[in-house]
Amino acid sequence: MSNAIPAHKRILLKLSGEALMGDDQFGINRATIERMVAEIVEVTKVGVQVAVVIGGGNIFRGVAGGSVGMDRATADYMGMLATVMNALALADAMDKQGLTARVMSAIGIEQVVEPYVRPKALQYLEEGKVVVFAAGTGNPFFTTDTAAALRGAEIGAEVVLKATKVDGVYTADPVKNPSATRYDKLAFDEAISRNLGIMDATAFALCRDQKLPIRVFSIVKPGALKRVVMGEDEGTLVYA
Ligand SMILES: Nc1ncnc2c1ncn2[C@@H]1O[C@H](COP(=O)(O)OP(=O)(O)O)[C@@H](O)[C@H]1O
Ligand SMILES: O=c1ccn([C@@H]2O[C@H](COP(=O)(O)OP(=O)(O)O)[C@@H](O)[C@H]2O)c(=O)[nH]1
Repeated sequence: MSNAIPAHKRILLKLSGEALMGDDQFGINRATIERMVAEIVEVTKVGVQVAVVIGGGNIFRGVAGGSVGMDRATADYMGMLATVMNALALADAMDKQGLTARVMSAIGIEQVVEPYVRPKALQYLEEGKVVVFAAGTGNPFFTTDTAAALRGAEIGAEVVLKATKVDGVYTADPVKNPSATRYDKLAFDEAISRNLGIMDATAFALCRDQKLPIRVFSIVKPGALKRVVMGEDEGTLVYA
């Protein structure tokens, strides 16, 4: 373990499903997932306990199914199953890089992964294992961002780290509006009232009420996760 002291002891890292695609159009890009895991390894080396919530948008999104006429709740269950696939791929990549990973699912699927049991998750974290939370909140009409807020609060994480394709929260979606500018930090109330689309309002509201800060940072930028964990200036802090 290095001598540097991290800014956080326990983190909840939210990885979007799309982040796993890399430059592919769909699915899981091997090189991308390996690079992400290598960054997680660096963070565990300084003694930080890491829990991950993984998205599913690279495989299936409930809203997309809903928009083509599928029952929305059914489509959302498909989306949750997509996150289980990503969680398995992520845990496999973690094992290959020497981490011990445990996948816990919010929906019962015992032959595949163990169910989410809070005390068990806490035990794994204390033991230095990386816990990957799959199947979101286990409920349709929610997102994995909300699952990140929920699990982050449950496990007593000091911060939710949202790793995404953009390097922070902008005044408007920077993909659609190139003149948008990035915030260094902003309050939850402002993020909600300005309808800044980086996370859904349910996730923001839960973190606000629990006084659980969120840091939004780039998944594409090498070393950004380590910098965030070491308390260096990176991305945007959303605070209560
Ligand atoms: N105000 C904003 N600031 C930053 N990003 C924003 C904002 N509004 C919308 N976005 C979009 O939110 C996305 C980040 O969310 P993420 O969960 O990683 O993606 P998705 O929900 O598409 O999987 C970015 O790709 C960005 O285009
Ligand atoms: O608690 C949850 C979390 C996820 N989902 C479904 O799973 C899909 C994938 O999750 P998300 O879109 O949050 O993934 P990401 O954007 O991070 O890739 C969502 O579209 C929903 O259909 C859900 O129904 N309930």
